[in-house]
Amino acid sequence: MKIHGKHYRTIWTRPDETVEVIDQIKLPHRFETVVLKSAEDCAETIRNMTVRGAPLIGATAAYGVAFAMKKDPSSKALISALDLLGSTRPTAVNLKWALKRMHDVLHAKTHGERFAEAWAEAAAICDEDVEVCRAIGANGLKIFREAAAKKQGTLNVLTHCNAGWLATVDWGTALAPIYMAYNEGMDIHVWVDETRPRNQGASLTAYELGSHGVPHTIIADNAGGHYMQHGKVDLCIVGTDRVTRNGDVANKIGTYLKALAAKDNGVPFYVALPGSTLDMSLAHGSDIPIEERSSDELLKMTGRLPDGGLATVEIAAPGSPGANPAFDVTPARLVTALITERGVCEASEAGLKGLYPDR
Ligand SMILES: CSC[C@@H](O)[C@@H](O)C(=O)COP(=O)(O)O
Repeated sequence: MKIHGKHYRTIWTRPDETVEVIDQIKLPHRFETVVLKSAEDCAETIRNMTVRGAPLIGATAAYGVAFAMKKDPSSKALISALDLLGSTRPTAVNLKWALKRMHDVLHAKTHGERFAEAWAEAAAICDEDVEVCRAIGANGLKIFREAAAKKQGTLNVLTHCNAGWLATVDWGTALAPIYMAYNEGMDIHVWVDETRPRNQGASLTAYELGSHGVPHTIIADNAGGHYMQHGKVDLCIVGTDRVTRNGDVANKIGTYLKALAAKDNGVPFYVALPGSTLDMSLAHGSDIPIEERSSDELLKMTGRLPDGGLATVEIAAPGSPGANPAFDVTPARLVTALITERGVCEASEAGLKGLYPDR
């Protein structure tokens, strides 16, 4: 997508065989990039959320494996890189998916072949992610068109967290249909949940939509139900970090509450995902490991000062402890449909098997 008129992916290679990523901790205040040169760089970048979003975490980890193979192409080094990168964030299954794919390609290769093969495979993961997200967008667009045809005026869409191009390599998952609808001239407006505690909605989704010109309004996380009750939300669409065999959906904390409010108000609730987010090995969402992050993310906030500088301030009662689960699970029964690169299906084992008989 474009920033200041220039097309960017979220991750790209440089001629000196390093990798550059957009620093998502600095957004929306500053557009800066970070150069990654090692598996350790990639692991830290994922852990501290310089890059985040399920598909982008997987893509970054793939380059981490490639860096490890450049330094030491032994099988021992391969296993230790997979362990290092695999331990960074537990919930998004795209990380495990990408690391397994790297392992499957590399384990039978000679030491001399490993770096080149790893670099090419990481690039393939990135290129495929772009096409997969484009296909998710096209499949979601059909749903948006149907919804728009049923009403007069603006189509109001609510989204939670950031499942846009910043969370993927390009396009995004939940935001891809929004971009496509906007690009074809649809009268569309997006309610952007701020997404406490890290504010991925207010910081990243709003930044993306604003850069592209898509009309949007940031709302407090607690406001979505109110707008649904007042007929101001035509559909919800979110991304996901892991979908289990029965169609349960892990996504950013607060997604579940939006799905409950949507059900109560008869608002369709869609989840957009690439096949790399599917975990058919788990029967239920309750089996998904939920990342617990530092309570500092909840008890402090970083923002822009009037002079443009950044400052972190404490916002809670001094001494009060905080708890910070980063994701929750939305049961399949609250999901209207899953939107994938292969089409749209019911959030159920039968629905998923219909689209992914190979999984
Ligand atoms: C296409 S991204 C889908 C999800 O990864 C996204 O909704 C999300 O929850 C991101 O969480 P984050 O903690 O910012 O990595």
